[in-house]
Amino acid sequence: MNVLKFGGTSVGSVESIKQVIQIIEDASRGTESTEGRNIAVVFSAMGGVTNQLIEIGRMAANGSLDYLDLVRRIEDRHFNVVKAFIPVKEQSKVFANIRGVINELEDLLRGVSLIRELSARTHDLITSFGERLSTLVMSECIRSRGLSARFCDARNLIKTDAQFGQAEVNYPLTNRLIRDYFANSNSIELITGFIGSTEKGETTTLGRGGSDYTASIIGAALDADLIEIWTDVDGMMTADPRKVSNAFNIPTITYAEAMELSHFGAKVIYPPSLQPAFARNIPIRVLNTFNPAHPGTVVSRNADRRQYTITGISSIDDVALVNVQGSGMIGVAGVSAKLFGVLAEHRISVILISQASSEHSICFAIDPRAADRVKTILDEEFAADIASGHVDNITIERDLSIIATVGEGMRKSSGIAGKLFSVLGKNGVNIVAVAQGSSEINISIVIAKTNISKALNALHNVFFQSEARILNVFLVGTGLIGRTLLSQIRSQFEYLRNEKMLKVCVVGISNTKKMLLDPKGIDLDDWRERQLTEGVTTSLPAFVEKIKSYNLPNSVFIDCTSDKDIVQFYDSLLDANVSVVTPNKVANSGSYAEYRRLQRTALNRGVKFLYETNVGAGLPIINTIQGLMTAGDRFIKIEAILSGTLSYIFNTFQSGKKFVDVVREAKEKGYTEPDPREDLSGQDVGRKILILAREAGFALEPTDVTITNLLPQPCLDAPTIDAFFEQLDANNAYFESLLTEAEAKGEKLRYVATFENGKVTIELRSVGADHPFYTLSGADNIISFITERYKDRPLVIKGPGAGAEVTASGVFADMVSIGSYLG
Ligand SMILES: NC(=O)C1=CN([C@@H]2O[C@H](COP(=O)(O)OP(=O)(O)OC[C@H]3O[C@@H](n4cnc5c(N)ncnc54)[C@H](OP(=O)(O)O)[C@@H]3O)[C@@H](O)[C@H]2O)C=CC1
Ligand SMILES: N[C@@H](CC=O)C(=O)O
Ligand code: NA
Repeated sequence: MNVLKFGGTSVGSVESIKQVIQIIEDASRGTESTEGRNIAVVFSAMGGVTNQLIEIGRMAANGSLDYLDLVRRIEDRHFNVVKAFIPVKEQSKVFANIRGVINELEDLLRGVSLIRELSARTHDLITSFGERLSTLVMSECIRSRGLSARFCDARNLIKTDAQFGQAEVNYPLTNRLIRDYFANSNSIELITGFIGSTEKGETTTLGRGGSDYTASIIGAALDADLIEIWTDVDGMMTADPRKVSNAFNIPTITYAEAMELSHFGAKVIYPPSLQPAFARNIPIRVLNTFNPAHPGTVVSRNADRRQYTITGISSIDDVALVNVQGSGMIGVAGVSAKLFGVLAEHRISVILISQASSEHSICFAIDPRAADRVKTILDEEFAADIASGHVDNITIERDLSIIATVGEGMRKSSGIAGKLFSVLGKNGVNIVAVAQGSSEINISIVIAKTNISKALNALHNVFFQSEARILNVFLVGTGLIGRTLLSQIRSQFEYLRNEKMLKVCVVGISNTKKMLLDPKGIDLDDWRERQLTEGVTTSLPAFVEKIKSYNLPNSVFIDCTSDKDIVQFYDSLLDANVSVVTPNKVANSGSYAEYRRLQRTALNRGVKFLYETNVGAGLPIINTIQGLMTAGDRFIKIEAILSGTLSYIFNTFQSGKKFVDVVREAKEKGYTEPDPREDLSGQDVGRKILILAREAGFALEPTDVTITNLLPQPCLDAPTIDAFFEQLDANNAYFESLLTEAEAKGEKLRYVATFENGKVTIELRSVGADHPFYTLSGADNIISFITERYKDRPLVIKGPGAGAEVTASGVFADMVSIGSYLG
């Protein structure tokens, strides 16, 4: 015997009822793969009808006749189902049956409106009409399909006490009645959910999850093989799919897990009402009426072996936390008895409790709607303790949420709490309270409500690791480096997702003109068109505000500009747990205090501030210094060629070539700064060597850097970049003289930065063939470190130090390393 139960949405419309009838037919006749079997089917009221009946009762009790209209609407809905499924010539008989039930309801309501009183007993009787009508209509529809089916009013089977609204079942009597009724059943049994009756015959209802409860009571009494709960989702999910788009179906789950998950918000089934079935070890399958081929979720005593340590994550969006604390509570027995005793007396349900072992405070979560009442109750109960100073004032914190990670796999398995706290910490989610039952299958945390979506997504991402970790990227600057980075992300997307389990989701893109933001992610095939058509006028403060208000997990801000103003946002972004990656040197080459501040904020927040491409583009220079420093090495001297542009110029500039043309080539090849004067004036190199010295542990200020400028004054003074190029042309003789002088000595021009004895110098030198810097080619950089450990022979890094591809790939590597760190 199988018991099937269909919820309100399943019997809510003509379309859905078509599905339900098909499912019932298949179940009773058997499909190709299964044999037909006896079935009992329990129905809820048509979706929305129970609420309408409650409203109708209230209206009648208030003396308003508006209820008549609502009654008509309920009647019409049931009539419409009849019209859709039952042949015309049979309809009038069924209409009459429905009318009969509706008449009974109307008589009852007339009585209520006369006496203007709605008792709990009458309320139950009124709401019982929902299931009685839906089941009546469903029976007629099923019979008209030629199936043998019997309507059963559950009030004849389920016997309860007289606690109206939430009646207690008299199991011995109920079980006997059910078994007797089914003993001579030879057709499909169609049963009203939710309702029962007292021994005196008064109608009662079974409370929350009522129709599930009916199915469970019947299944347990008959020792059913399976109970199928047909609803409108594909079984239970690892998280609420409205909040976590990557949530997926849980194929099997234990009763205990289902209980914990549903307590914390997963509303698919209400396990307490399935207790009778659990007790008899009857499996329950949760299925989707609208997608019947999906296997759904089986709830049973033992779940299948799992790939993941946790089974699901659920949440309660809105809770209030009550805190009772005081020195007088330490070591005093009975405080909690008094506290929870008085709460129980007032029927206040406590969702979560946490008490530190110091016994100095107890906090517990409740429904925020009860918060004011709880405060009054406790102030009164503890008045004497508060007056004597044993208990401090009782405080209530609002706007909080609870997240619960649930799973049998968590039991006796270490590292789960560590992972949970670590991922929330890195994402800046503050944990207000924690509770873990000793069953170890649920860790619950209380957090600010504003962080609920971020926390759920971050946790889901880290605990269900077969899916790629998501990195949410916000990019400013779509010039040479920015757009090259986007195309690298696009071409590496699949590789990162499949091989590195990292899903890079570009959420924001901005240049000086337009900014485009889409929390669902921007497709990198047509980002440029979308930016133009859908983007809005750029405002950096607004862009940064969006990043913060989206509050997405694993957020990274990438600055691919050379803008000076943008860096003012870094600190507040890091402080909001957004990592920052940048090739822009401005932030790290300003005041030393600012440089340190960014480092500290990142460290305090557990996020990353990465800028490998500040020096030598993609060459591993900053990482190398940081590695040496971490390992305790000490820097003595740094000597380097740090400008790809100048390197290229001096490697390419020869007699017969004009200097201005070589500079133009460098710009076209993507080596120069947006304004090439930054390179030729030595400013760019100045910034780089300053950053290297700082990384090497020296607290240098920009004023400690002495730069020998290469450019004649008119070049520097030129009002535009074009005018600057004209001036370069006009000063060709000066540059040729530099070249001729070096060539005459058989030497090459090199722009060398040196850091030694706390001082930085940058100058144009001509070096001979014996010098290690002589043999550079292209836009190569070379950096030579002399340290305590690399004293006799320096550590040298050499290679292309400018260009779009190498720079963007350095930014890319920083970005990916954040993905690995956050995961
Ligand atoms: N080229 C190289 O080899 C290397 C470059 N770098 C650094 O990379 C950075 C980018 O260089 P590159 O791509 O060549 O520069 P580009 O001039 O090509 O691009 C700069 C981009 O930044 C945008 N931008 C500038 N200011 C703002 C602002 N306030 N708000 C929004 N967007 C802004 C520009 O917008 P718009 O398009 O509207 O003008 C443009 O898209 C620089 O800091 C440079 O020092 C570092 C290492 C090597
Ligand atoms: N303009 C720079 C690019 C890298 O920072 C250079 O030429 O080195
Ligand atoms: Na680098």
